[in-house]
Amino acid sequence: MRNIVEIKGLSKSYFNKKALNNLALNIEEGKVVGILGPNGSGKTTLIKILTGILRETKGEVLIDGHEPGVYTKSIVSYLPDRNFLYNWMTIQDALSFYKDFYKDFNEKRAYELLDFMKLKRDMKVTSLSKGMTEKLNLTLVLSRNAKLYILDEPIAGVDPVARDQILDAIINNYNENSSMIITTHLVRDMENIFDDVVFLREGEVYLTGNAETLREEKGMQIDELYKEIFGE
Ligand SMILES: Nc1ncnc2c1ncn2[C@@H]1O[C@H](COP(=O)(O)OP(=O)(O)OP(=O)(O)O)[C@@H](O)[C@H]1O
Repeated sequence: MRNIVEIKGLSKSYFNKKALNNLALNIEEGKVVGILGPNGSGKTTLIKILTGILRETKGEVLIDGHEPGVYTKSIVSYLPDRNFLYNWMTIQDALSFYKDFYKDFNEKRAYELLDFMKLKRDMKVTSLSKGMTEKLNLTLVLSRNAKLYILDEPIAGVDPVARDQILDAIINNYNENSSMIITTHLVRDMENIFDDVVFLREGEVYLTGNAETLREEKGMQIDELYKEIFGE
């Protein structure tokens, strides 16, 4: 199978702190991949390099055969780990903003997702709770017809009901022609949607593989394996 992401010898340092250390990773097209690791393991740094926000210190990163840049930004739909909307916006404004900005925005899908998330178009962005904001951000990100979706901690800080809704929205809107990278440390809630998992420890890939194969080989859930590796 073709790789949508190819990473070789990737290192990133912040001054003298090494956040990623000679990391190698391939991500196959059509897969949902969980990047798992505790705080400080390098997840966000890796995502920021993939999305072109940060430059690597060393190594090679290819997305659909291209280095992060104008082309890759046009095929990657990215959910950052914090809110990215302006305070003056209503939900409708946010949708229009996204539609103007991205050629691949599917307005029909966006309205269907809003209904599913029980969000109303005339709501002000500032009036939304944390969970509602996360649902809106995810609606926008999933409404693009992207080749690669990158979701950084999509369910952090939201209640269990919102969490389930967000997971359902991810599963229902995922199509086999695209790929998805999701970072999380809430492994138990998310493990069932992953095809493959990558355990990141101190900026290195500690273990990676097909989630089902790992469950069989290790005789435990990915969540239990996570606790064993990271001692949480
Ligand atoms: N701007 C920065 N300046 C200095 N050090 C940084 C910076 N950003 C991250 N780091 C360090 O790099 C390491 C990896 O951080 P990163 O944010 O990538 O981890 P993470 O796995 O996303 O963590 P979390 O789950 O807490 O978001 C950490 O040790 C962190 O302290």
